[in-house]
Amino acid sequence: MTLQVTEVTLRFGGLTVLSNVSMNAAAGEITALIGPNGAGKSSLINCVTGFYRPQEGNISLFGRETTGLPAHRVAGLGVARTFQHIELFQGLSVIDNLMLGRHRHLKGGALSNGIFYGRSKREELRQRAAVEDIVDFLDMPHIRNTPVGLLPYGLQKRVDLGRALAQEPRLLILDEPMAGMNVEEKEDMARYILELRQESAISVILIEHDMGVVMDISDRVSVLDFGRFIAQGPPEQVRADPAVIAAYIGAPAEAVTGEATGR
Ligand SMILES: Nc1ncnc2c1ncn2[C@@H]1O[C@H](COP(=O)(O)OP(=O)(O)OP(=O)(O)O)[C@@H](O)[C@H]1O
Repeated sequence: MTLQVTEVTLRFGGLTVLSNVSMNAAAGEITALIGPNGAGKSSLINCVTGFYRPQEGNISLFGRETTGLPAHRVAGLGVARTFQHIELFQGLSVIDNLMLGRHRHLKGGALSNGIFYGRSKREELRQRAAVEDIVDFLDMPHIRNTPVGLLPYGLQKRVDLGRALAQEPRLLILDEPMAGMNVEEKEDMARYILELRQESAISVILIEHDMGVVMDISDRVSVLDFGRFIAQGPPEQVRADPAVIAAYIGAPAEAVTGEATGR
């Protein structure tokens, strides 16, 4: 099992944000994490990635207990994420942003690289080749040298996916990867996520408000509401769950049935 969350409770002062939640994400699958605004999705991800420490419960990644491990140690185990708000170096090119994403894979410090110049040159070429593969995979050769800040928003989200992939994660957490995208950009993003699952052993956790996309591409869906899981299972089962439909009352009916593409 890639991720196992067991009976996690998270409080901020008197506010209980997560209440005794348990969920799994299986290796090589796309697990969607959905729920109304404020349900606790980001908080749960912050617990998994080591940004928050839950007061109760356990978290394990790749079969290893990680509860309370700091964020950089969790990342070092092979967990990468994209953020709701893009966190890229706007003045740097696409390639350079992806190269920075690979820092975990760089061997040797500045001193040893200075002494062993040939070795460090070979190492850089190896890193560049890995980044070029990602640029090709995400159909970005034409923008490889463009400063990220000059790119339209949808392409910046794609670069952000590339930055996360450059870390060669075993678990990739995507926080609203399609927010603010048009239909065509969403279709492209969905295709990349599906291809990742087909072509690599990577596990994906997808937080996304677009129910059409979620129901289309996920293997399993977990639904949070007010800090509790109200349903977990395959998309077709979750979509028909009365508790899920009730939680989404106020949203358009098709938001749960999976026919909508807008938020
Ligand atoms: N650091 C914090 N301090 C205090 N309260 C917090 C903190 N982080 C999250 N919360 C609260 O936890 C609750 C859940 O928020 P969270 O961002 O996890 O929900 P969400 O499901 O990700 O929502 P959205 O879909 O809007 O991103 C909210 O009431 C939020 O105000």
